[in-house]
Amino acid sequence: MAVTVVSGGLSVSEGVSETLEDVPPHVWKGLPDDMRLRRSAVNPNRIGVWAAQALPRGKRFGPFMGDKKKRSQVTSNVYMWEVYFPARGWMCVDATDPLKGNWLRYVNWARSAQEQNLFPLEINRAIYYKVLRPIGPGQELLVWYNGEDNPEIAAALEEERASSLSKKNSPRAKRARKKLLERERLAAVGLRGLKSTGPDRLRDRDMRESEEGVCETCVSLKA
Ligand SMILES: C[S@+](CC[C@H](N)C(=O)[O-])C[C@H]1O[C@@H](n2cnc3c(N)ncnc32)[C@H](O)[C@@H]1O
Repeated sequence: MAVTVVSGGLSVSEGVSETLEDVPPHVWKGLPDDMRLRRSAVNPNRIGVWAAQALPRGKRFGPFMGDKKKRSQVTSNVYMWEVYFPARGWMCVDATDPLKGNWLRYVNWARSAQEQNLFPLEINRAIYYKVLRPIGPGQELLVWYNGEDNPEIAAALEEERASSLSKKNSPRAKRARKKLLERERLAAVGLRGLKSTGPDRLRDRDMRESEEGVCETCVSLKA
């Protein structure tokens, strides 16, 4: 693989063959046990991700890691996802530099809806890949989006929404919400003589995180 230095990082030149030797150690380390990296069948210049075991429909992987950049800073869209942040607008998670990405960077684009077996979804402004139809051992993982007009994807997104909603209404989420509200109420009326200590603050943060995690599942990608 030929590499060009881009703002201190490595960038794969398009059209140049990537080899297994180019895969950084952290990617090998993070690769799940049931996955293999080897030459892609859909793009001979690329490495692809292959299932070593059956992967059931609905299994989710991620998040897709990369450099967070503005669109204007991205030089190639092959390894980037755009995500909308209400306060900042569209931002990109760019894994062009292999050192910045994780193993999901090596999942290639399906050439047709028929060979697509993963679809991307956005949860709390991070991109995950979810298994659209069961993947057998020895099959290459291939992602594609074609929006909610595909009935299979529409059904999978609906399932994701329903599961997020049921997590939001789970006893655990309700307890966390109740505790957080109580804490905030006490703080507001000045009944807490002491300032939050480190662990206290961490607990508050944990509650907020679990709130965000269960409350806000967004599955919108640009059509
Ligand atoms: C990371 S994905 C492709 C993955 C695969 N590794 C590949 O190289 O073929 C990049 C593609 O998704 C498109 N894309 C990025 N953000 C998107 C979004 N929010 N909605 C829909 N498509 C998006 C990009 O334009 C680009 O074509």
